[in-house]
Amino acid sequence: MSSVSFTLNDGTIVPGIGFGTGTALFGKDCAGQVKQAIDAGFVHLDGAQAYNNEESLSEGIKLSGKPRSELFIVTKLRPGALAEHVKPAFDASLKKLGVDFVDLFLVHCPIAMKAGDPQPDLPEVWHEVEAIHAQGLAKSIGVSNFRIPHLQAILPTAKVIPSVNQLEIHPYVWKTVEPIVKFGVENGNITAASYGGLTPIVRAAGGPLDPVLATVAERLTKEFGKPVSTGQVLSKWVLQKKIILVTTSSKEERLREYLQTAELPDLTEAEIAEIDTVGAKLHKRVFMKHVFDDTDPQ
Ligand SMILES: NC(=O)C1=CN([C@@H]2O[C@H](COP(=O)(O)OP(=O)(O)OC[C@H]3O[C@@H](n4cnc5c(N)ncnc54)[C@H](O)[C@@H]3O)[C@@H](O)[C@H]2O)C=CC1
Ligand SMILES: O=CCc1c[nH]c2ccccc12
Repeated sequence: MSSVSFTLNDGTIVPGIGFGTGTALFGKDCAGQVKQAIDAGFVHLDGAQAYNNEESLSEGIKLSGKPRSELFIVTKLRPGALAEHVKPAFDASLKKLGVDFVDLFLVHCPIAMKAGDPQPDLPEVWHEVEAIHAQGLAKSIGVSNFRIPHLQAILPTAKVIPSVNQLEIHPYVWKTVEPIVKFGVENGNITAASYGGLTPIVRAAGGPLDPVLATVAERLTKEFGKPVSTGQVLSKWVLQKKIILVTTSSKEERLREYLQTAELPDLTEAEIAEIDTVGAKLHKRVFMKHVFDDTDPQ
């Protein structure tokens, strides 16, 4: 089990490293991989209506034999859903997931995926999500891919402040995402969650961070007495910023490596600062470009 956890603004304790069922598992039967992740020690499972695999997420949980009470199950409202869609879509998720509540329900995306589609009214959507929370059907509620204006749209009328904002977070977007994370912390202690955290080694290898990550991994390897990978350095970078890490893998060895991150010695402040500074030399966003690219530097 991941030994790192975070306390949300509603008092809920979240296992700090989550297993995701999107990206590579999008639209696929994820039962076997969910079981493998739970067997490896994951208890935080990140799903979404858009991933079109909530039934198999449920199947994986059943196969694992892990009691519901030991799991932290997340799902997300499908992008583009309007206020009137929230409750029926949420009820469908509960049914597919085979549970009577989720631990965290996120609004996946603040705007429609395609230009020309009707735009959700964010305060109205949020009120519907709050109603689900009030009924105890989602223990915590939050958002994903919300920039500052999207948070500003819902906060004035919110009865419940979002507990989480799940965002693409790694050093190659940190310069543009840090203000959103900071705004969340300062406006209701909204905890950030990172997806795409391994981008510098998985999707942007050859970038300016490569030698920095290698040097830090080498230092940690010596201190830890066992091999520490550059992926673990990135995961540690996320967790030390008090950000939840959502990652994924089909490989059992990598799953164990992710969870082991929590036990590694800390990066020094100087190492974190160097990763921030060198990371700022390259801008590489992979996901949700339609929400973010209008403000990002090129
Ligand atoms: N809210 C949102 O809009 C989004 C949420 N997500 C969530 O986050 C989860 C994780 O997303 P990712 O971005 O895929 O996570 P990630 O950036 O941690 O990448 C995971 C991938 O990296 C590979 N990998 C790990 N170490 C490696 C190494 N040393 N060399 C080569 N490959 C390596 C893994 O096998 C896996 O395919 C998703 O499954 C989903 O649940 C993902 C994207 C958007
Ligand atoms: O959650 C992010 C990744 C993702 C994969 N497929 C879809 C479909 C719609 C929104 C997001 C995603």
